[in-house]
Amino acid sequence: MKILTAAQTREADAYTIREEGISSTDLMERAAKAFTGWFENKFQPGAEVHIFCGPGNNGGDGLAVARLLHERKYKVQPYLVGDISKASDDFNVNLKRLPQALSPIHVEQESAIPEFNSDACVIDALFGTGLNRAVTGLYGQVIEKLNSSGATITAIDIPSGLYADSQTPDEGAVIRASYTISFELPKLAFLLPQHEPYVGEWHVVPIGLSQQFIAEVKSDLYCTQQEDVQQLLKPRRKFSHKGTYGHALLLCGGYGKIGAAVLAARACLRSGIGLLTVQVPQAGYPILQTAVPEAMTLTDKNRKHLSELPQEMEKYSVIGIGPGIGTERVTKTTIGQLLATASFPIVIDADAINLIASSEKLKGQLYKRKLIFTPHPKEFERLVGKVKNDYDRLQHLREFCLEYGCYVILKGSHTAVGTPEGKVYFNTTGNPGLATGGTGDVLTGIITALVGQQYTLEEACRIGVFVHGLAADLALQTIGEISMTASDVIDSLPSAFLHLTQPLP
Ligand SMILES: NC(=O)C1=CN([C@@H]2O[C@H](COP(=O)(O)OP(=O)(O)OC[C@H]3O[C@@H](n4cnc5c(N)ncnc54)[C@H](OP(=O)(O)O)[C@@H]3O)[C@@H](O)[C@H]2O)[C@@H](O)CC1
Ligand SMILES: Nc1ncnc2c1ncn2[C@@H]1O[C@H](COP(=O)(O)OP(=O)(O)O)[C@@H](O)[C@H]1O
Ligand SMILES: [K+]
Repeated sequence: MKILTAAQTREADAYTIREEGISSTDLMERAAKAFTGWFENKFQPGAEVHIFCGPGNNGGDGLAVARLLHERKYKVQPYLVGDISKASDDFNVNLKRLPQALSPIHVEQESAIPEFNSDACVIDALFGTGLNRAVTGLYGQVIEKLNSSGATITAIDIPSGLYADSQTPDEGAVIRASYTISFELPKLAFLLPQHEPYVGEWHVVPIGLSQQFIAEVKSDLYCTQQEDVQQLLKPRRKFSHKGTYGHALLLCGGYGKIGAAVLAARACLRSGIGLLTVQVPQAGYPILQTAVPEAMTLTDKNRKHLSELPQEMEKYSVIGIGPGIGTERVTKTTIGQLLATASFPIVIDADAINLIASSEKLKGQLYKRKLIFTPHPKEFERLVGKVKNDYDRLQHLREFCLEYGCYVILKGSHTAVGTPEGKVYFNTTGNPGLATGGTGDVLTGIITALVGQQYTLEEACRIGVFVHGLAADLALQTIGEISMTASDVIDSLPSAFLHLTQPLP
């Protein structure tokens, strides 16, 4: 699914109207019906619904929604906020269509807004994608009042005041919605952690925008969805054997963190790798052999740390390095040797990222290699320097991938996969149960397994983060967010792969 800018969304609206020969009022009606459909599933008829409409088409949506919810027996009160003498045509059409029983309140000062019952619903239809400056003055005061009202706010298309695809100015007021119902496609703003207080839980509802326009319009931003991953996953062939599915090497674990190697190894095996060798410091040998009998185990000459590469490096198809390895000088030297010799893809996580980030020499060895980095936001800042906000972080993500020709999996709630071509794929699975130690090690194991099976690096990144999040979503059903551990995510990997390869009817 592509992510469009606000300007592209307006073009998509206009294109659809032209190509389908419908009026913009018809498209607004579709949008209002789609919103109402979602609303009816969420809130019972009879509920008190206060709808705040601005002067543009977002306000027009609000008026159409007011009419539809009134027909469905909600207790609706529309509000017209500010100067509506220059309101859009479709706003005026829908104002005229309001049934007589719905008498709108004109809000010329914020004191015109009454106190709401504690179970009241507010629908925010002040501004949508036509927002063109920070919201201040009366509109700002209205937003602040609604935010502090205690009512449950549902935003139409986007929380008013929030810029859809660039940094919202600090001085602008922004609606804090519990739910945001967006038309046809999500907006970039929804995927960025800094907007969590505003966007709440978001959903996309289709309104029949031209699929041809969406397919042809240029955008480097995408959301990876289940259908995408199902199309990418390859079935195992009847006459295949373990050699068909790659031989992965994991260089993970250190004294006190052998568990990281165990987690990565188990996840790798549950993600379809043909053969797996894990090299751990000597202290890890009995642990690995007991905890992961399917993996072949090599030991480092060092008791506690990664200090050497194994013999016969050429037999591996992929390496995963980093979880639990620590930041000893000797480990840094070993990473330098790895970058100098390995010709196959490398998945670089955790302390391997930290060591590379701390050394210009190692950074200089990154060019023209097949590399996937899997940093969390702190590790990413060590690589690229301090970032100013989430948009700046995305910009750095693209620049880093372009400069080094590598892939970066920037982990978070909507993990972002950056590619050397400048594309960014946002993930749509996962939940806060993943916010616990070791789940990143699991991801390293999964990605390593997928690269080993000859998925392209881009495919491996997209499938890997999706499956990792899906496994956590499936674990959620029986374990919940609070008790979830990294091992639970591994235990749910089989269900996640089954879910994707044999979808339930
Ligand atoms: N196009 C279609 O067919 C469809 C569109 N749809 C819906 O329309 C929405 C987009 O509508 P839109 O383009 O009319 O813009 P919208 O967000 O309502 O705001 C524009 C108005 O706000 C004003 N204004 C802006 N910023 C301001 C500020 N900071 N402070 C104060 N005023 C400010 C601006 O005034 P001006 O800049 O002229 O002073 C103008 O009057 C979209 O999100 C979706 O909900 C759906 O129905 C599907 C079909
Ligand atoms: N709130 C959240 N929602 C969804 N996924 C999350 C959330 N918090 C963390 N994650 C995921 O959990 C993993 C954590 O990785 P990381 O921070 O490297 O953990 P560790 O180093 O302990 O293994 C990442 O894949 C990240 O995307
Ligand atoms: K809105």
